[in-house]
Amino acid sequence: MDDRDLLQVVSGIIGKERTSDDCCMIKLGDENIILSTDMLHESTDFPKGMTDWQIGWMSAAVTLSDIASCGAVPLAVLLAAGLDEPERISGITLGAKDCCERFGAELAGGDIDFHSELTIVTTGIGRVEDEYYKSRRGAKPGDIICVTGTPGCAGAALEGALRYWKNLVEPLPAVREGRLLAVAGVSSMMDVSDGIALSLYDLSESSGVGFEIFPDKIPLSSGVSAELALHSGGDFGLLFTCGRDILPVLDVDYAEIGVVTDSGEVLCDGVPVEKRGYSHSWIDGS
Ligand SMILES: Nc1ncnc2c1ncn2[C@@H]1O[C@H](COP(=O)(O)OP(=O)(O)OP(=O)(O)O)[C@@H](O)[C@H]1O
Ligand SMILES: Cc1ncc(C[n+]2csc(CCOP(=O)(O)O)c2C)c(N)n1
Ligand SMILES: [Mg+2]
Ligand SMILES: [Mg+2]
Ligand SMILES: [Mg+2]
Repeated sequence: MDDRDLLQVVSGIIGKERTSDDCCMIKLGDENIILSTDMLHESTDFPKGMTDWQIGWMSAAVTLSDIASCGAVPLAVLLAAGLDEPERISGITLGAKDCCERFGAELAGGDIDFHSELTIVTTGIGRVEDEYYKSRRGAKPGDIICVTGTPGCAGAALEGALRYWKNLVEPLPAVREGRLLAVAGVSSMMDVSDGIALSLYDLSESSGVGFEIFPDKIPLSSGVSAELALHSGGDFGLLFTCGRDILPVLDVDYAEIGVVTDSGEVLCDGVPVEKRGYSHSWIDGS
């Protein structure tokens, strides 16, 4: 059993429309408030060798990434720290503050508690006009599907590729790109925090479409395999669909990796893509 299975339970209680996007959207007149929260903890999210500053940076970045994927402008981040050691709070707070400032947000609040394992929850708040709000729900057959960033680099670092260590521990949320893509009129968008494959399945389910991915078109950095690009997480690029008419989008680096189909399947070279990526699991029955 993994977190996606458990999300089905939540979805049965609060509604599918509340669990099928990167963020929650609340309408306020002709503007929208965008909210997202993420929990990270030492054993699964903070690889050995990260500094406390990097832990703070990563915690803010993962949440700013979700805000960016809706086409929103980030406003503020709240950080709740469950600390195993009290002296870690300064490095973590400085890292989160630097990340927020770099991407135009304010580290504006949070909470502090004791916890046996360092656990950080970040909550992001952003705003977006009606016309630019993007969700996982707008992909249409005939659109093309594209990805920004360098998929697989964070995964390569986890396997020991030291040149990609910064990609893993100081991820850069695509805040500028998300906004430019939203204004350009993409049809759907999400971040690829859990890897391209799982993200394609999420997008497929939310939009009720399928994808045909062309493996040769997946952008691979030197030494990064297609396996890592598809199935490892932590890269925080954006996956988006659009009509060809809006391309190119100026000042955004993206790669066209396939087409949207009406089949409901996620295929790569005609074969179903394995539904595997970064997820949290529980042993069945426990
Ligand atoms: N326990 C929960 N209760 C209510 N809503 C939840 C819960 N867990 C997740 N959600 C909502 O479900 C949606 C999908 O969550 P998910 O964690 O898969 O997205 P994400 O944050 O983009 O991914 P990641 O966790 O990889 O950052 C989000 O809108 C999220 O707010
Ligand atoms: C061991 C290890 N594997 C991967 C990563 C990269 N990473 C950081 S946050 C995140 C997804 C969002 O988390 P969540 O789904 O819990 O919200 C991922 C995949 C890491 N830092 N450490
Ligand atoms: Mg996301
Ligand atoms: Mg998230
Ligand atoms: Mg999440």
